[in-house]
Amino acid sequence: MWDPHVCLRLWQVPTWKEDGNTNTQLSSFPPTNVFSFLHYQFINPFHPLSSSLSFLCYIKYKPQKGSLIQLQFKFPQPHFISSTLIPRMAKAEENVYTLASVREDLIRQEDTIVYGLIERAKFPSNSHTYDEKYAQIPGFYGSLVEFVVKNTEDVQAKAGRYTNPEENPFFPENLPPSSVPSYPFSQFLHPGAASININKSVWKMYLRDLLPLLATSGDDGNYAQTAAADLSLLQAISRRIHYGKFVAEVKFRDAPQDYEPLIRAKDREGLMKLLTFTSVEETVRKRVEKKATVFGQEVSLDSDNDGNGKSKFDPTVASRLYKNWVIPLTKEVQVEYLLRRVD
Ligand SMILES: C=C(O[C@@H]1C=C(C(=O)O)C=C[C@H]1O)C(=O)O
Repeated sequence: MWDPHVCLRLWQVPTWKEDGNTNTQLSSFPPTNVFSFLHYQFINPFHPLSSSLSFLCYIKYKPQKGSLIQLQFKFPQPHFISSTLIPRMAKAEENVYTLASVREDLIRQEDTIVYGLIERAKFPSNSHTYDEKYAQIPGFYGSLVEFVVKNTEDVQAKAGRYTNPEENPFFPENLPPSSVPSYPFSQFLHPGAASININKSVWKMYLRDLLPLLATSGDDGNYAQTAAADLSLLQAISRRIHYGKFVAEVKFRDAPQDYEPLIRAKDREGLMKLLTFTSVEETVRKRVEKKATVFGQEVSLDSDNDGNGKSKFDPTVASRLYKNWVIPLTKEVQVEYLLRRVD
């Protein structure tokens, strides 16, 4: 059933609020023998992009790419919305995601995280960055890092960042919708994926556990630059952890017969066991530490002095970050995703 030929995405469908519910009224689809409406689906009403609701409409037959379809709404006044059909990614394209390819992507993401660690380690702890009482920004209650992250996410949401299913905001509440033309990102994930966002745990872990390991104590006054480094690193870690959705989908497709009974039984422990590959985790930790050692070393043109024993940060912080938090949280995302997979 979940394999329509095309989908029609409408962002900002007109809605109204009643009794705390968001409503919309679709009065008709154009009577045509080409388009046959299968069902529509709210995509994550809590999603930051939905200042109003969004729809995915599935069309049964294969209309021409780019055909125009009109939907009629009764609210706020009778009117039509037109949209061109966006073809779903072709099957061949969807299969770009394999266990090997998602693992390759995770390996590339390690580079971004290690560079992020190096950039943040450039600054001392700069505790004022995290102090709600310090910032005192008119019209904003919160720390400087919150201010930078919230406002950057606001701008990036308008620029379309969160229309990519690989991206998850830290402050999804009240984010504006994208203002740019939409891109037909692959519909590889099950729609339940959109409701998974564990950035609250990522944020807590970052401030409470990672920063004390990474930053030397001290204050150099570069609070805005520190917050900017935090933002890049937080986004890289979040992206990596939420990539677990893609890993889980690939694993499910490779062995639905193994996953389905556990999902139906809501057996978290069983799922965790099934999706875990301890030898892969071991390799990941070792490789990350090696990358941290190599990327963090001083480089000089005099090859005798290369490395010089000096490092921009302690490389074991990178492997500890992965062992204690990144890998466990990625697996948590996988379990959460799988539990929604057969809804
Ligand atoms: C991501 C995967 O799932 C699990 C999590 C891993 C990780 O976060 O690096 C590694 C192996 C698995 O235990 C995977 O199988 O590649």
